[in-house]
Amino acid sequence: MQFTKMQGAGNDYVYIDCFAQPTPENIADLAIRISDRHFGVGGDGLVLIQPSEIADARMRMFNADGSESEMCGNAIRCVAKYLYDHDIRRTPTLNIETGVGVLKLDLQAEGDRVQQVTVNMGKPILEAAEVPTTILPSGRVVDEKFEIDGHQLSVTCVSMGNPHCVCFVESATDELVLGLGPKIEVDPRFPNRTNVEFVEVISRGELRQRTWERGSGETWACGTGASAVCAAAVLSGRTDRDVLIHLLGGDLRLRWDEASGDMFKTGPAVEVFTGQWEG
Ligand SMILES: N[C@@H](CCC[C@H](N)C(=O)O)C(=O)O
Repeated sequence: MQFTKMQGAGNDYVYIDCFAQPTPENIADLAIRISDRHFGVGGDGLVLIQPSEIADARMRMFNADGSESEMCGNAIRCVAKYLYDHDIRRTPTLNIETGVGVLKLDLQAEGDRVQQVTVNMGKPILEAAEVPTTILPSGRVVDEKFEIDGHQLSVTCVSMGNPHCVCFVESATDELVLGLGPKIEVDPRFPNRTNVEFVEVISRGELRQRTWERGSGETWACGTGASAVCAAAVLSGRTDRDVLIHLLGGDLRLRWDEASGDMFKTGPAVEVFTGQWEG
């Protein structure tokens, strides 16, 4: 099976082109084996690029533990680049089907290769009834007190189709990200588990984010996470609607449009190498 390794702001996945070959079987097991950084290709998970009946292509995304997520904000930019660069769909605007519906992407190419992609990530979901958390039975979970392991956090819960728990902190230390992140991920107050963002505010237009991802551990960037962070920062009055977010693997630009309520995310997409999986 042919694969392509791609990364967006350092969030790296193994991509399988299912236009050119059949969709693999036992995908959860394949995701675990192929993502292994010692015995596999290595990556934060596995992404399938499939034909779609309602869009230019369909994306399915599996975490490194084999669980499937509804959406991946960094992977979808890479899928768009793959479709364009590999001549599957060579148009500057693409529609891609995901677990949260069809999303629209604008591609910025230099020469014949896409460098940056803007994604309309849709509307952040904020009402507790629709966000998978039991912290509040109704209303919005914005800066709610959250006690865990002797730490007092204040958390904002946002769904971008997948769940995020955003914690604004003085300093996003290893103790918080690697120590508390995995505990918050599986805390019973998040019935579907959760992705966890630790965020430092630099100014009203600039943030620094580290993410503990559901099913993959700490990653170098999370695009749905950055979208949730922008929504949480605006809702809690910490920033304006247009922010630059610094992540471990690069920067993402987020804009939460006031008129439409849609979240727009711009960032890089890079092809790293291709290979043949024998496993
Ligand atoms: N890195 C991703 C999110 C991947 C899925 C996530 N771990 C989940 O289980 O929801 C992104 O860029 O959005």
